[in-house]
Amino acid sequence: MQRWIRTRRATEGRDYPVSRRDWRKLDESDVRVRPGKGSRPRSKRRPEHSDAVSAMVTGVDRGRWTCALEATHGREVIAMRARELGRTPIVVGDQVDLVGDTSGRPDSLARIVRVHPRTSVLRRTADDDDPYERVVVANAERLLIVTALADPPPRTGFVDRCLVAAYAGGLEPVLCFTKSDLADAEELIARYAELELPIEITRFDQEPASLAGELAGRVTALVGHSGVGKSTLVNRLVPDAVLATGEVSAVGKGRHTSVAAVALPLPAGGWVIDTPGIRSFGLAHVTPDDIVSAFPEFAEAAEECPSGCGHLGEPADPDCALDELAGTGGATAGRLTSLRRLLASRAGLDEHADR
Ligand SMILES: Nc1nc2c(ncn2[C@@H]2O[C@H](COP(=O)(O)OP(=O)(O)OP(=O)(O)O)[C@@H](O)[C@H]2O)c(=O)[nH]1
Ligand SMILES: [Zn+2]
Repeated sequence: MQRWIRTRRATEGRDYPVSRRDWRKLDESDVRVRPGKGSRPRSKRRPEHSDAVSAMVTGVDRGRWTCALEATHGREVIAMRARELGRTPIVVGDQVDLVGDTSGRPDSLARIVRVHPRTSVLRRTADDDDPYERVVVANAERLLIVTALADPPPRTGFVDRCLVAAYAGGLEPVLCFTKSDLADAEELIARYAELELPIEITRFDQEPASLAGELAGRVTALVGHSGVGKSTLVNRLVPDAVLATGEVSAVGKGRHTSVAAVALPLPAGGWVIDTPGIRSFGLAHVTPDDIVSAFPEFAEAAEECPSGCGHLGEPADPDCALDELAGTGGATAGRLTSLRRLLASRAGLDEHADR
């Protein structure tokens, strides 16, 4: 497919990750179909589909993809995967091109004929020993990591693993501490201060206005352990969530909920992508350098490290170059401590590797 279709973004040769909003500005005229050259015979098996329309995948269920048409934010169309795509994985958040019956009428079925290159990927391995990784959500700009301040107590091990998955996949992490009516947030805020990321505090008896502002106009994936109040939050942010998702998501119905992610449109624009099935994050696919590259001040220094350095410092990596950089103390030293906590979390070395 890549040989035939070039998007404007691809031809600009921009660096990963690309802002999702740039992507949303594209319309059909941006998808250029390269004219066939005499030397390259056109294949009947690769139709160009110049009449295709753009959509975002909002749900997946047994070989059928629910897609929201770009042109009419909201109109949902059920689609199958065109034969020519073979077994190309298509997940929630993927930008796709559709042909066929895109009316969205009951019993209509469109065909997904193209999947655009992804700007971010939320990946997980079922377990740290499991070599098989899967993309759970594509193209989310942000990962909202939801954890309760009490009942259940914060699981910092889980939060750290989510942070690793975000940094490794090109998503900007945002922390959301719920149930602030039950406990103080100061200690937890302090633990993550050096990471310099947005932190939202919520409680169910107050409007999550600040959080809603943070999410508006963006595509945000949500992860959180059972009981942290994620469903409560989603229902607040997307008042008609149940209506919009029907039986596919059944937000927060516990263990039997489908593991698939589902994208819900926010009233102020943008999407939240709930991931009801994710209760853990295997990180077998993440390398130490994936994590370090999310910390610009350390990424360059890490190139001086011995090959295979895990950047953990003494005793595992005594020759790690990052120690020298942070040796002067101050903010850099604090950031290195945070970075190393994440590296340890990936390596399964943290005390509470609480998944
Ligand atoms: N005190 C307090 N309780 C809350 C708050 N938010 C949610 N809860 C309660 O916490 C429990 C779990 O909330 P849910 O929204 O179902 O949590 P969840 O994370 O979706 O959990 P699952 O449904 O298991 O996925 C419910 O009894 C809620 O009423 C809050 O801000 N404060
Ligand atoms: Zn190192």
